Amino acid sequence: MTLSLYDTASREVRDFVPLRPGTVGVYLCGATVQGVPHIGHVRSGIAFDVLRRWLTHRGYDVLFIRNITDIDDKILRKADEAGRPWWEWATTHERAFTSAYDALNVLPPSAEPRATGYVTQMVEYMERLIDRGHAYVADGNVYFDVMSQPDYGSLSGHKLDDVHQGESAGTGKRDPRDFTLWKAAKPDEPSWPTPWGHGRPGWHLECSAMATSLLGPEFDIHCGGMDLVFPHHENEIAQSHAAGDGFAQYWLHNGWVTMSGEKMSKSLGNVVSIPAMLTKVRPVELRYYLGSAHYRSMLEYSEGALHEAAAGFRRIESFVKRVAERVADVPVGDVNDDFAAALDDDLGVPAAMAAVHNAVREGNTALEAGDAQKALAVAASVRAMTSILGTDPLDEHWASSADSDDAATGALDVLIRAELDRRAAARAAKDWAAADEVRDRLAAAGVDVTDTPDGAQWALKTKD
Ligand SMILES: Nc1ncnc2c1ncn2[C@@H]1O[C@H](COP(=O)(O)OP(=O)(O)OP(=O)(O)O)[C@@H](O)[C@H]1O
Ligand SMILES: [Zn+2]
Repeated sequence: MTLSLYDTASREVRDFVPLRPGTVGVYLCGATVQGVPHIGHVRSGIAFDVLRRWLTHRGYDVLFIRNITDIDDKILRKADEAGRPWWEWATTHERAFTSAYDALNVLPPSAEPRATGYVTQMVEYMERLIDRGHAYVADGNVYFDVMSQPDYGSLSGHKLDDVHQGESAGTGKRDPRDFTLWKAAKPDEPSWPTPWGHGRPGWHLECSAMATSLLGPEFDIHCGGMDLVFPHHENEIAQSHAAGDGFAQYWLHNGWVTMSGEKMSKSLGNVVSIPAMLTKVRPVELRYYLGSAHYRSMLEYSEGALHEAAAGFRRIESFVKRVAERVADVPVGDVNDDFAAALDDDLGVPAAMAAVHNAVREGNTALEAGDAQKALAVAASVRAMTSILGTDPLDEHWASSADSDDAATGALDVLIRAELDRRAAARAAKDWAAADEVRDRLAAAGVDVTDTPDGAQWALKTKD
């Protein structure tokens, strides 16, 4: 079977045919490093880590680029509020993203370009756009002339009359639908020299410049969260096509992690950070949970679903470990046909996971019936399948998640739950003062309490 992928641009599932046989170039829009990562950010990383692992399994040499946006309004504002240099703010949060990806076994990209490292390429890009009549300069800003690009709107389906870029008006913009390629310098803001004066990059231009610098003017797959379809990816396409580049051949978009149906996002404030999650479950269990839905579906966060997923993972883990203890070391074997068919069908992870669980059931039956060789073969296959999903229970990556941390977290959970029970009893008795006292004391000790439909939940406060 061949791999087929849902391409947002053509709105259909298409057989995947790489531009150059045997190699695949993938570009994923990475983080704007303005704060600590939340589970939504990492879901995007995980979804396309599975794509990468599957392509590699299928024999392709995959070049996987995930960028870092290290200059942006939010980074400047937050660094300023904290009284810290913007570059320190960006670097600190870049490290937080790197450790979150590492903790969850997201493979490091082939390259991780930072926007500030590609200013020369951005200037060249703008020169090409200006020369070809698609961009103009006004007061040191450079804008893209949307009406000059006949296929504008093709990715998102936006009609030209409905285009709102969601950016400030900008001095000298000829048409409100035009978008900013480059922002003129403001006093006290970082800036870089260009032929049109000092300034700093616009977000959309960065990604076109980084993607084409590393993967060439035409490459295979461009990925990102579905929030990026418009305007970010629409504008990347406009710039790139206007510059004469073929750009991405397939556009893949992941659904969100949501809370009460809304996108988990820093600006809405409904975020769960990775360290907070790792006080509840092990990293491999969190990875299993975040990778469990189809990449295009929404994943509504709930603590109940998280624990259910963790229990699902433990069923796989306990089978593989029992075989390792009772029979022999379990090698990494090969995936079974159901699993392969599921992933070939637009990365159908839920069906692929069902194939894993069917295999586990079959393996457990074999083990109980004393058929050690069959159990061993099934366990080897389970290792192969889970390693594509990044959750092989015997992957040495997980060996480092120290047991002592688990024990400490477990002990803390018992103590905090006792406090939360006291608070629940006080609330039931309408003794609000006593209930608030518990909450305040936990807050002072660095513990956040959130009331959810599953009851009160706790997490250690994270710095932001
Ligand atoms: N809740 C979410 N669920 C799934 N993917 C997400 C979520 N939030 C962000 N992403 C994806 O993570 C990647 C990096 O996102 P980016 O740094 O631009 O964050 P963002 O969308 O501005 O969110 P926030 O405001 O919370 O930081 C993008 O591909 C984005 O689409
Ligand atoms: Zn991007």
